[in-house]
Amino acid sequence: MSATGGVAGGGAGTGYASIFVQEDVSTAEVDRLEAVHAPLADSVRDLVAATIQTCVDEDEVREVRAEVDALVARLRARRIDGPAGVRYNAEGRSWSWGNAVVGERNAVAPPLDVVRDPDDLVHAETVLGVQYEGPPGMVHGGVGALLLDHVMGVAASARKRVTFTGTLTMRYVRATPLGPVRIEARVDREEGRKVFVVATLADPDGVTVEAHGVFIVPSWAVTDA
Ligand SMILES: CCCCCCCC(=O)SCCNC(=O)CCNC(=O)[C@H](O)C(C)(C)COP(=O)(O)OP(=O)(O)OC[C@H]1O[C@@H](n2cnc3c(N)ncnc32)[C@H](O)[C@@H]1OP(=O)(O)O
Repeated sequence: MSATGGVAGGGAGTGYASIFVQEDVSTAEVDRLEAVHAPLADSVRDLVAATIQTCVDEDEVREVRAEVDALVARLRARRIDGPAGVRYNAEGRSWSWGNAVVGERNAVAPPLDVVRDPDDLVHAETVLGVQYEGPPGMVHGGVGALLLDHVMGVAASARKRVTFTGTLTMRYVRATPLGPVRIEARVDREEGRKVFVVATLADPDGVTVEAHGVFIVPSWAVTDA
């Protein structure tokens, strides 16, 4: 789902109407809040990796678990009811703090900083750690698809239009080792409401996954403008 720069609502029956929410908050305040919360997500990422890799003794594991449970209770003392959704302000700034790929507050997200070049090539780089393992020492195929889907969605969503993933096709050329990866995506062509996107996932030695996708501007998002 894409909502770059503020897209009003979803159509009746889409289930998205309550997800795209306009907030009366300045961009400076959004940036300030992100600067407070993003480091927490970073620390939780470290916690996830440490949970996988730790070799401390069993009593220590039980004690750490109790401390983590206490921290969870502190954070839940005041919280929103459901997902973070996609929010935007009058200045056109949007934020999706829970997004599985780029959510500033989401420790599950790698995270990914997605960049659009002036020529509309969209790219992102990140380092995939032990949390993203599939085959031994290799990136899980679904994780590669997750990252590709998001970056391709950004490519398809140029000029602030909404697009949703319709069909994604992956060709896993060779296994992707855990470590640094780069994703690149660009629009190949458009037919009506269908945006065809091509993309690659690469490690430092070259392309490991090739992807093709059809992203759709949903009928409810079509305007006459
Ligand atoms: C900036 C952040 C980027 C984030 C990127 C993340 C991407 C995501 O994860 S999005 C979430 C995953 N995707 C979804 O949940 C989508 C679920 N599906 C839907 O909402 C709808 O089926 C949707 C929007 C894809 C199409 O609905 P609708 O607008 O009614 O399409 P419809 O009118 O039937 O068809 C329009 C055209 O698209 C084609 N089409 C429809 N569905 C698909 C599909 N799944 N695959 C390929 N083509 C399709 C139709 O054949 C038709 O083509 P033509 O114009 O040639 O006849």
